[in-house]
Amino acid sequence: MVVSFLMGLIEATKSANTLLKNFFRLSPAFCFADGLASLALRRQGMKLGSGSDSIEILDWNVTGASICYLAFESIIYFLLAIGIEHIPNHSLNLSVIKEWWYHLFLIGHESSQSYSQPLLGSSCDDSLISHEDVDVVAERHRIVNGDADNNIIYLYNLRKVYPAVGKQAAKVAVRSLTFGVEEGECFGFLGTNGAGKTTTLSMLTGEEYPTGGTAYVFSNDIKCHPKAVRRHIGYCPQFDALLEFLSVREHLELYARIKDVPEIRISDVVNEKLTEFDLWKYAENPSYTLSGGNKRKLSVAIAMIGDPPIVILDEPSTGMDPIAKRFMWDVISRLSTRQGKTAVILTTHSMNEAQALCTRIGIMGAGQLKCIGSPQHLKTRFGNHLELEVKPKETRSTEVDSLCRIIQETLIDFPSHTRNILSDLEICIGGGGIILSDHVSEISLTREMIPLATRLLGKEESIQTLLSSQPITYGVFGEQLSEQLIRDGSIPLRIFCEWWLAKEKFSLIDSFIHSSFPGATFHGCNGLSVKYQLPYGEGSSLADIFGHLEHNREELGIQEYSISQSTLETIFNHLAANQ
Ligand SMILES: Nc1ncnc2c1ncn2[C@@H]1O[C@H](COP(=O)(O)OP(=O)(O)OP(=O)(O)O)[C@@H](O)[C@H]1O
Repeated sequence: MVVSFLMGLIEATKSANTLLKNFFRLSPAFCFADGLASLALRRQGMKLGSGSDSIEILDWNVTGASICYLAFESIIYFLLAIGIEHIPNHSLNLSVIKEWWYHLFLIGHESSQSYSQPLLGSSCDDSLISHEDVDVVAERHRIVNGDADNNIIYLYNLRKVYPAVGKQAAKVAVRSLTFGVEEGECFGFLGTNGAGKTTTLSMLTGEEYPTGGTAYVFSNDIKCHPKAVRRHIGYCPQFDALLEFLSVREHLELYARIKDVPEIRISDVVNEKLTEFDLWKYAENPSYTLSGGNKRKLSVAIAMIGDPPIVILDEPSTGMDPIAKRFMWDVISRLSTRQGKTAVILTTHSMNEAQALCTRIGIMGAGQLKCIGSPQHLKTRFGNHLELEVKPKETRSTEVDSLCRIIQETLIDFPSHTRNILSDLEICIGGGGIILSDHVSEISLTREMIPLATRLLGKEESIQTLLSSQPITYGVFGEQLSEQLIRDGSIPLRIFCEWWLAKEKFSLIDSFIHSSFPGATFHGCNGLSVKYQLPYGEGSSLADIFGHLEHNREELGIQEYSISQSTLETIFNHLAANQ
């Protein structure tokens, strides 16, 4: 405006300004300011009309042009605003415009293809399907065959490709996703980081536009009727989308109005949510003052306000302490069981949370469903091993005493025993040439004496790990012993004997497990018990395993043992590792 004003005052630029004004006037703000400026100039007698000294206010060169442009623009811009509001912004990208062009002008007849034939309209990648798990294929068939009519959400070959940006190649975030969720179901949508969960949820809520396939929410296509879809969905995004200066109450009131809760009920609904989420204490606090956990609570409360029939929760319990987490679990489980009407889609990285809340789980990997089914079904299908934990009986002190005595006596009587070892021993027991059995607890074995002692016990090779300070197979106790040997240069004889006897028990159990259950793998030892994974499937039954262990229990010196099925976590890790 300033530039145009100055150009209008300078004789040499006047004509250029007149031309440029036609473009400047596309801005309503310019028209308004130019009209006012022209009026002011006219008052000062500085404005000349076309051929007349006393020009009219509405003359084209005073306010006429500005008024005409403003009138015209008010209509155009109004229509444009309505158009933008109704054409989703994704529709304006280059590829979509190209697609329209192609359909309208090149194969016009294909543009008549409508979404009333939803499951025929989108293609899917056959090579992907051939690698899919049988449950995932069964779910795909259920949707395609129309057996999912009672499902309030179903996805069909949903696909999202993020376009290449600069040097970054295009990213296929979601590939051919097909599944349905029914009323009253809490569907756990699990997957590793970057598996495509958030992208899928963003497409369901209309934040992202699918590249291929589609999804239906109460029979509304997310591509054609995103607004109708949104009316059915309450969404708690992964990152809290809160307005920092609005209080908790104001947030709830705002979203209650957005979700068309009747004005008369807003106060009750807000109070209900404050109670349900235990947020009364913070009701009047601006959201930026809330802790991370309370922000999550507020985000979930916002998603649930207005009782939407579908609630999508993207990692709702992130950043919550264990008590708040339990509280949130109660709220979510109440929600999905509420008259069996609400469908919940929950993404989480907590297997406990999925196990506690979800009636069905789908695990994603690299944009695809790797498996789908109830938690128990997944455990039965993919839990192809059992976790066995065995705790040997504690070593009795009489056993330790007698071993100490054997070592002590043998070391003294051993013919090749060198003088310097004997003197080591004397130093350890504090002088005196005779080692008395009463002093057993005071004897220490030096590094040189240990191989000698173990040779006498008949298993010299098993001591190598202790001496070579390598990680010890028989657990924490062995590691501590090894450390002590490095630090002090000797180990008390009694401690050595306790370790030796425990090691013997563990190695007896170890060889029994490996010979009885081929394919068993060692999964760690905590010094008191040892864990194994046993293959479990056809040809083996729990009864056989229990029977075999029970039969040999006394002989092996097993105090107690437990057998458990694989957890969801081990299944998840297994599927993630095989991506
Ligand atoms: N706007 C984007 N542009 C390009 N790539 C993206 C975009 N958003 C996500 N991606 C990529 O798409 C893939 C899927 O991302 P998404 O956020 O859906 O994963 P996620 O399963 O939700 O992961 P997380 O558990 O970490 O939240 C990732 O590889 C990610 O890098």
